[in-house]
Amino acid sequence: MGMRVGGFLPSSDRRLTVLSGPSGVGKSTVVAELRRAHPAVWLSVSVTTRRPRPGEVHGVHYFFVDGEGFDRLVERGELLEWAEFAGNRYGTPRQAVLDKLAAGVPTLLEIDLEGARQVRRSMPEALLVFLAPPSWEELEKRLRGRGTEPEDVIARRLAAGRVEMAAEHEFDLTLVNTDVKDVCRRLIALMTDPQGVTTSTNREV
Ligand SMILES: Nc1nc2c(ncn2[C@@H]2O[C@H](COP(=O)(O)OP(=O)(O)O)[C@@H](O)[C@H]2O)c(=O)[nH]1
Ligand SMILES: Nc1ncnc2c1ncn2[C@@H]1O[C@H](COP(=O)(O)OP(=O)(O)O)[C@@H](O)[C@H]1O
Repeated sequence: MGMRVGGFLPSSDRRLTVLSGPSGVGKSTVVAELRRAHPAVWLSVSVTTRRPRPGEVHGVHYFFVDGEGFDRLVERGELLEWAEFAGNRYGTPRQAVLDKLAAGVPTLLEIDLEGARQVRRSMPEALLVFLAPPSWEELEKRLRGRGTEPEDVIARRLAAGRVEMAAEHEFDLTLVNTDVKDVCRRLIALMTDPQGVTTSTNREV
């Protein structure tokens, strides 16, 4: 993969954007802020076998299914990509994404590293954005501070986080999540203004 410098892709091809990063970095927070402040961007709703957290709504944050339901989607080829993460499976419903892209709607997938790699292979024109924490210590603090997982699950997510952090160079660019609104502004600029990519380096602070 490696870094790609923009400027040689038609703008419509950039409308699919992938946001990945270690657990606890703030992906869900960024997505919630986009949903609130930038309704013109369509956020893909993933399917997962994970149990809902308090406040998570079926069809809004995820489609919550059991293992058999997930198997069926895989067998029917209805997922654009899917991966196992910390003991649960997650996938992107294919048709909804293709419909939005066909309609020219800027589309964002918030998915894990394995999923990002699959999208890179199947849709090489997608823009892959890595969300990084200001520091490793801050990442641990955010993950523990969220208080939604027991310590063994946190440990699994931190282990996965180390792997994700080591893959940052596979992404087209990095946004450091110091300020959520600032990250959203930059993301929107990238998704709606193709020139934004040509002027971005693969590390933005
Ligand atoms: N491959 C893939 N990963 C996903 C999908 N949806 C969510 N994820 C990722 O699964 C991981 C765990 O998500 P989640 O359980 O919601 O925890 P959180 O990201 O720590 O809040 C995160 O890295 C998500 O980006 C999907 O459709 N496909
Ligand atoms: N820029 C930020 N500064 C401080 N705390 C943040 C920031 N972004 C997110 N958080 C907090 O960090 C924790 C993890 O964020 P979350 O969005 O759940 O991460 P992810 O979806 O990447 O696992 C939450 O408690 C959230 O409120």
